[in-house]
Amino acid sequence: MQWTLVIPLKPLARAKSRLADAADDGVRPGLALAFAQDTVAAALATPAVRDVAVVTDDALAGRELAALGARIVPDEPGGGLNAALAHAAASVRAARPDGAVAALNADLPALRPMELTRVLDAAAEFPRAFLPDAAGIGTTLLSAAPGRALCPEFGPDSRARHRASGAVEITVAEVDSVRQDVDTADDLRAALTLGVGPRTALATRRLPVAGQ
Ligand SMILES: Nc1nc2c(ncn2[C@@H]2O[C@H](COP(=O)(O)OP(=O)(O)OP(=O)(O)O)[C@@H](O)[C@H]2O)c(=O)[nH]1
Ligand SMILES: C=C(OP(=O)(O)O)C(=O)O
Repeated sequence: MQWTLVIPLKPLARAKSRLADAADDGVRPGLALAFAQDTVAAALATPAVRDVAVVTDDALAGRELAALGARIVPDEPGGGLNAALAHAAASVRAARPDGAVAALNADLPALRPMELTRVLDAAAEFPRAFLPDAAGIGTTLLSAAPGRALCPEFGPDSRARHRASGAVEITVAEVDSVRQDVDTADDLRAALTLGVGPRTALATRRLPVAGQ
């Protein structure tokens, strides 16, 4: 099965507020962009991924991610994360009604194509499926098979909410890089231990959290 991934990204100036103790206001927008660039690059390098649509209103991020090969969908609803994802999924389905779609977080800087392949192969078995984040509370990927609506319920306790919505939890092993989203300094340390992509490595090299 070939997938279209939908990746949401809020304006960089407001992104990653929970990283404030690891990176100051002047640094966080660049970090959020680097995470998104490494996420999009790894997604586009995954054979099961046909294309990537990033839903964002950030002009700089839009230019940089389009340069990597992503399609940019304006965040027209302006109604928060789930509205943005539903809008982008509808735009994808308008172009390809029979396509498989998955929402993927933009903050997976350690993402590895082989591991994303394993998750998408597992997701392909179900009408809707999701992968819990490394903390076990949230979600990093939510999939919808052809003909199924995405019905995203990201946000606080999204693992429980996606399960309650009828999506099947993906339990495949050795997919840490797909689960390791970066919200806090501890998350960033964990991602650096897994091994991050080149833009995040560069953007974090002078941060105390990187141990330098
Ligand atoms: N397009 C779009 N993306 C969003 C919106 N809200 C959040 N996102 C993205 O959804 C993912 C999870 O968002 P959050 O956890 O709310 O925000 P964050 O920037 O990752 O972190 P915090 O500021 O610490 O909450 C990130 O990739 C965000 O950039 C929105 O309103 N529109
Ligand atoms: C929005 C979510 O991600 P984050 O952990 O980045 O808040 C989520 O897990 O549903």
